[in-house]
Amino acid sequence: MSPLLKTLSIALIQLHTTANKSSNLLKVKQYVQKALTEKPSLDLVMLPECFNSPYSVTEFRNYAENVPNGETTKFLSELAKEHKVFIIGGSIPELGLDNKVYNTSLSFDKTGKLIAKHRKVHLFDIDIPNGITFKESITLSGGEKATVFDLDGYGNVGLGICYDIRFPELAAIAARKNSFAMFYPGAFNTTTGPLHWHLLARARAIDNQTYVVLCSPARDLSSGYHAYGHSLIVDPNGKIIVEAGENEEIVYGELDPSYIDQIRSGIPITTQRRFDVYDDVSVNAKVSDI
Ligand SMILES: O=C(O)CCC(=O)C(=O)O
Repeated sequence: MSPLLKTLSIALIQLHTTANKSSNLLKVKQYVQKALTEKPSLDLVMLPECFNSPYSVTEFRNYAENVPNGETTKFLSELAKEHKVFIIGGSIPELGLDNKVYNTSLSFDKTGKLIAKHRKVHLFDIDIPNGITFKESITLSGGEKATVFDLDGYGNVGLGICYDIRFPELAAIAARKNSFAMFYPGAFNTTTGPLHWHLLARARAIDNQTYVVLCSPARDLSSGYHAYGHSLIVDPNGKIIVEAGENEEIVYGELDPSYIDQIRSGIPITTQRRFDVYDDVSVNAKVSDI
């Protein structure tokens, strides 16, 4: 039986972020209202990576907040409660009790309860000649756990942030723990986006025969970091079912349980795994309990 218990209607909110946190939060509120006006039956909205701050190693600490007592946690919780909708809250810079800064994603149920907290595990440290150099580890610390959680009434989902998608283990752990989808808030760029964004999303979907959902900021060529855009949903057969362009946009999609069953019965890799030959990565995984 499909790990997704009933159809989940979702919206991905691809928006510009600015240096002004209050106006970023106001924009999120307006877009969530717009999504629910356009589609009142919506179950879940998803936001992009770093939706309340610039995506910049020199700025993360300046914008970092405590979780769960910071402004943005409270804001998202109230928004979820007001609209009775799940929120996969992109990511924000979090100031930990250890005084380290993390790139952290918070998810809320329809009552506004915080149901998951994922700290980006794999930091985005790359150096492509004539392409892009970025080193999150200058100011960020990496999380220590995979994240799998229950969307009450629908089943389990997994979550990673952006560069985490390059490491198939997190999605495999989530799938072994009976998840029907993997959510990745992500801000790829104009160098690696065209090369790998779609391929990675489709690969993780095919590996696990689950839905894969990516939500990016809109592209802003006047900012210091040029996000790729192209928020998308991939189905369990690896097909992109909906995709945004580069500008501000909401895209909608339905995650259908019967389609997971259909794909898994046609190509039954989900039951053909040979854990007698290789280990099940989920067995000893450290999984977040918030
Ligand atoms: O993996 C990539 O190419 C981009 C990753 C990224 O932008 C991020 O982790 O924020």
